[in-house]
Amino acid sequence: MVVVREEAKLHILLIESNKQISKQIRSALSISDQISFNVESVSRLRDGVRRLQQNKYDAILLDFSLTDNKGLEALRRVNPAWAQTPVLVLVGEDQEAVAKEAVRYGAQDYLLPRHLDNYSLSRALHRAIESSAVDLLSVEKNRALVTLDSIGDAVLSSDLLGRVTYLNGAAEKMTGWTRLEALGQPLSEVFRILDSVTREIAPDPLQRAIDLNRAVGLPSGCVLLHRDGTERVIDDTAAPIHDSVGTVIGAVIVFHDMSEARATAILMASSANHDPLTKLPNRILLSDRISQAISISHRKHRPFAVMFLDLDYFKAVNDSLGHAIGDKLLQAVADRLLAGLRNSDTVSRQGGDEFVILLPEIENAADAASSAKKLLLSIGAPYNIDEHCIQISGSFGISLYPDHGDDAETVLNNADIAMYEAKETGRNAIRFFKPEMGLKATERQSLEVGLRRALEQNEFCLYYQPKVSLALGQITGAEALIRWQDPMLGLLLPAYFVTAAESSGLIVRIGRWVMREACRQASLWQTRGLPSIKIAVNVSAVEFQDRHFVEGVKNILRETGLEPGCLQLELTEGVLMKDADSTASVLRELRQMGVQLAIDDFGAGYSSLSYLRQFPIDILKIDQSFVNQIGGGARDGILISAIIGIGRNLNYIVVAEGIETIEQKVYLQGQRCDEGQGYLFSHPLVAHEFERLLQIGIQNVV
Ligand SMILES: Nc1nc2c(ncn2[C@@H]2O[C@H](COP(=O)(O)O[C@H]3[C@@H](O)[C@H](n4cnc5c(=O)[nH]c(N)nc54)O[C@@H]3COP(=O)(O)O)[C@@H](O)[C@H]2O)c(=O)[nH]1
Repeated sequence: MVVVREEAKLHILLIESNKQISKQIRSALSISDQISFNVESVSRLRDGVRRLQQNKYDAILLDFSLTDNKGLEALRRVNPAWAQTPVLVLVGEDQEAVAKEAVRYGAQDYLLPRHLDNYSLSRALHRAIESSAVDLLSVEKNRALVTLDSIGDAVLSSDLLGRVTYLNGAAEKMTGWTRLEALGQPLSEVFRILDSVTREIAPDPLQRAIDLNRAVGLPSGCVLLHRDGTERVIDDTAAPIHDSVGTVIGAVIVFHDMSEARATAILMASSANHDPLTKLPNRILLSDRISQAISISHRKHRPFAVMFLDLDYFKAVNDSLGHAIGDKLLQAVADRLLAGLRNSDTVSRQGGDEFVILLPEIENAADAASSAKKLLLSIGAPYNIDEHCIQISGSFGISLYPDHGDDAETVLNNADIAMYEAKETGRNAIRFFKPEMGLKATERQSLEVGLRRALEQNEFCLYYQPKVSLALGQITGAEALIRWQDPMLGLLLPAYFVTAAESSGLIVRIGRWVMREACRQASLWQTRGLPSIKIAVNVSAVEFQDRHFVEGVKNILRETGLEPGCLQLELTEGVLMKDADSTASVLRELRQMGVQLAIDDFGAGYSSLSYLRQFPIDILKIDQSFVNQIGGGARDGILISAIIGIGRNLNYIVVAEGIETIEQKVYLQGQRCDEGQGYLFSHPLVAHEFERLLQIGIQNVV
């Protein structure tokens, strides 16, 4: 209940055009009983408006003849301050109906001429001011409640006895108590907070705010217990509530749910240290763990191992089956690695298909070797990913602290170098770091730099070695063989650089160059009217597995104008065996284009003719090691004869490689081998020499 202060002087604005009435009112209000009135009067509405803009009044007495109902409403809208100042309209005795209408349009009350005595006037003004103040308070309260219910923060208040006096919608949600249930309940029941670490009840912030008579915060890491038992991390501020004379009568607490923000903060901290795909520690966290392992190793005088693992031919999986499958494979490998190690070990992903494993609790090198062997076995078992059954191996490089480095970076680097060695010596292998490997790594790096430069500076060239029909002695084709004309080292053979080109991935660009150049040259020979021959190009596994390989072949044929039937691609058995399903489909695509396909170095690898039958092969090139055996003794040609026989039965064109002697050639002719290639006929030649050979043909030896 709002009470108009008795001793107060109330400021009244009188807007009255009738001087008589104005005088009557002023004199009626000048009689001061308990309340005194200070009346300012104006006779015109616009003067009244001006006064209202300048001063604040407790009430307005308004001659209704100066306005009308709508005018009254408009006046109140023009100045919002008026909306809070009660207006009493002054009307004639016969205007009561109009006056009631004015009340509907916002006047607080109306006065008839007979009400203009001291008693009636002051009573009417008193009532109007009081009820306007009550209205105002209720509007304010309503506004506050609506606001409190629509904000995201939870608000809860209690009295001095610690009983709940209010909670808003957000507080209802966070505590699980409805307002009706909570009002009057002990605060400790409704607002239950624990220290998240000690799990002890946290001090009541409202009581503290009351005791200290100031705003207080909650200790960090507090959790609010919901009625259903769930917990929320909260952050809050409590403040005392005072009455009109400043006495503390309770406290209010404002709190909000920090769980999401906390989870985000944890996630951000974790993602800075973890690989998003496998959730394994990343290189930052690994380096931290290696540093820790170094301290422990010092204290305990014990070594530790860092093992660098690179998956073999992972790129092929990615390229042939797509990145989504590749990602799943990496996740599955990560799971197997974790399953095969102790909790104290760290498995981290460095990126791509590289993992690093830290074994901090080993006694010696043999412990690390046996862990690596176990992991190789585990990751080598088949994976069923979507509809694919995938098999993969890995190459491990191991370095030991302190033998192979005295800081985190060196130990890690040396494990990487050892891993390279494992790759070079056949993959699916384990190698411990040796100091001489460091030298090799440096050489490899400079070789890679050289290869990049060679590509840019056009230092590669092609040599051509003829393939000859053993029956007719005619040149049927040429194998394009790459050479590197290094400005410092001279002419370099592929054995010097192809492996490095493969492991660095540069072979894809180099292979593309070889194919374009070989096709361009063959097409040129054709346009010059030279005998039509097939051009054979070697394709390495890395090139073949590139997802753009077929498209690249197509483009080159289109660019150079060479008939697809004039191009032969030589692939080793190893390339074909990698992923039989996708290999077969790529080969079919090439075959449909009209390109011929040859198995190179047959016999040097898996040598499974029945397996190879699933591929659309045209040519079988027998490895030179079989040809070498011809002429040594009675049984020496048996193997090659068998291969030729089977190849012929499967309708392959059989080519023998590395023919160096007449004897070998004669033997192969006797076995009805279709074609031969070797120094006996010609060494690989540069383009213009080969062109000459094409013109004159192979002499004497055939
Ligand atoms: N991915 C690519 N690989 C290529 C490319 N060019 C070559 N190569 C690969 O390098 C291997 C070695 O090639 P190279 O040193 O050129 O040796 C070839 C011949 O010179 C050699 N040869 C030929 N006849 C004889 C012989 O009578 N005796 C003998 N000792 N060697 C001989 O054999 C090599 C050709 O063999 P093949 O390819 O199996 O037909 C080479 O094997 C390729 O794999 C390239 O552009 N890309």
